[in-house]
Amino acid sequence: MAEPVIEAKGLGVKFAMNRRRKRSMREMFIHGTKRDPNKGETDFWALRNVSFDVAKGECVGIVGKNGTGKSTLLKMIAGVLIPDEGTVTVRGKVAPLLELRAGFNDQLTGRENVNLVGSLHGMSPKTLEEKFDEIVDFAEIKPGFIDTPVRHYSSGMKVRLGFALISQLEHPVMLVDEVLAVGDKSFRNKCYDAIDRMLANERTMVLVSHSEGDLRRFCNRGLYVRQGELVLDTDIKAALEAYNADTKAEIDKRKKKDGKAA
Ligand SMILES: Nc1ncnc2c1ncn2[C@@H]1O[C@H](COP(=O)(O)OP(=O)(O)OP(=O)(O)O)[C@@H](O)[C@H]1O
Repeated sequence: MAEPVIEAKGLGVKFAMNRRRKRSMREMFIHGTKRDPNKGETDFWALRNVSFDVAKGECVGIVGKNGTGKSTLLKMIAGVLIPDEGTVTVRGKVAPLLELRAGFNDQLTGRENVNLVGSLHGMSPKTLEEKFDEIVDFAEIKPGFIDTPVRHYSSGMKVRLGFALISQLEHPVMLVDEVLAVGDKSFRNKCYDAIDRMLANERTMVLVSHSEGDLRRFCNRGLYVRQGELVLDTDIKAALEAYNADTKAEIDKRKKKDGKAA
């Protein structure tokens, strides 16, 4: 049997709730500048004990409430976040469409970003030159804007350019986080066609989305993540049904509580 393209074993990651909190001079004097006296007390596991395999050509949707660890899981697969427990093996290069903007730098122009991010993902100068007009066309960026710093772009423009660039990569694994929700309707249709083409090409995709339509359209499998735990690994229909049933139960419970309080 072929080896899985993505293999996650006992993945876990914890964060510190107060990571940004500044320490007082007194704390630094008592504990030194290196050791954080709050460490341990405020760490929480954003994800834990997550194991699954993804085979070549599968499209897996990750479903779950806000803040349950979906994006965190995608970041670990992408290799931008190192797990505190377990391992994730990805066989093949990854085209990541995470956090909406493909890692663009606001101070650089659209052209500079396309060239920089494209080359960071392994596109040669020749490929970038050949594909450049196609990328700008796909993203529907008006000619003057491509030489303007992306801080002046609308959020939709940034996402469109990011998608146009990353979708040119021929990497075997695609990670997509909520990108489809941002574009307008006509752009979304273009993205659907682009993703269909990529999936027809035996690529593997992991998609995080709150859109049931998008998940049902592309995914054959669903992982349901609840409070940092992988509670179901099944077909996408069953994963969505379980998630919807939990959501309904939660809403009913809240209504009942509100009714009692009134
Ligand atoms: N860098 C970080 N530092 C501290 N906490 C973090 C960090 N990144 C994520 N978290 C926390 O980890 C948990 C999971 O976040 P994550 O973004 O993975 O959720 P999500 O399921 O993708 O949510 P959403 O549907 O809202 O996008 C949340 O409680 C979040 O606040």
